[in-house]
Amino acid sequence: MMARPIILVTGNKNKLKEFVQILGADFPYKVENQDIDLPEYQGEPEEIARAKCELAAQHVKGPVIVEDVSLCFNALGGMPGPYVKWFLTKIGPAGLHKLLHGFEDKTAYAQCIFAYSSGENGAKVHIFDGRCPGQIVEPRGPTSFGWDPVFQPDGFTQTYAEMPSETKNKISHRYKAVAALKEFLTKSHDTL
Ligand SMILES: O=c1nc[nH]c2c1ncn2[C@H]1C[C@H](O)[C@@H](COP(=O)(O)OP(=O)(O)OP(=O)(O)O)O1
Ligand SMILES: [Mg+2]
Repeated sequence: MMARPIILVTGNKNKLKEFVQILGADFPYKVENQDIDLPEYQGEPEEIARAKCELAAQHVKGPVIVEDVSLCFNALGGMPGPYVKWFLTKIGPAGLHKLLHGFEDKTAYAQCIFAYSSGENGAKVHIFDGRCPGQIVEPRGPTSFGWDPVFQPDGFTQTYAEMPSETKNKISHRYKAVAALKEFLTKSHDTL
């Protein structure tokens, strides 16, 4: 077991809860949470996650994971994308659905990017990208987590908000990204 825990830097308790559930008990590192409010630059989702991870590593001075989530509407060339947090704050889930009022194409994808750094000087930032395709629908289900009520993943008749968390956590953008991150860190654990 690595001497230091990996610090997941996020201020979002729902993200943290899903991360812990998805990661499961068989992960070889200890993960702890720190709520540091890091600035998020504009740009492509991967670059935002990379910059956020470098800032987190400077703060923590050790191994860090950050997560950046985008909700990308195909009719809008991928917007709101990484800016969905601010759209949600201003217009809510119903407003997100209304954005597509004039468009026939309601398809979208949810994207979760994890970025990991060992925190050592000049360490490479490793990126893990998980996506889930779906549709933007009128809000249905509990409003406890972000845009969950307006996202209906392909192959399901329920929105993320309506389905049990175990179901979401088996198919979601976050599930796919955590699986890739877990595989990478579990493999590298054997060589550390
Ligand atoms: O599975 C999800 N289902 C529904 N909504 C979600 C999900 N995952 C993130 N979200 C929301 C949170 C925030 O409004 C935006 C992403 O912004 P994002 O910067 O990644 O999250 P955040 O600022 O809340 O936490 P952090 O401290 O990790 O940056 O989408
Ligand atoms: Mg954020």
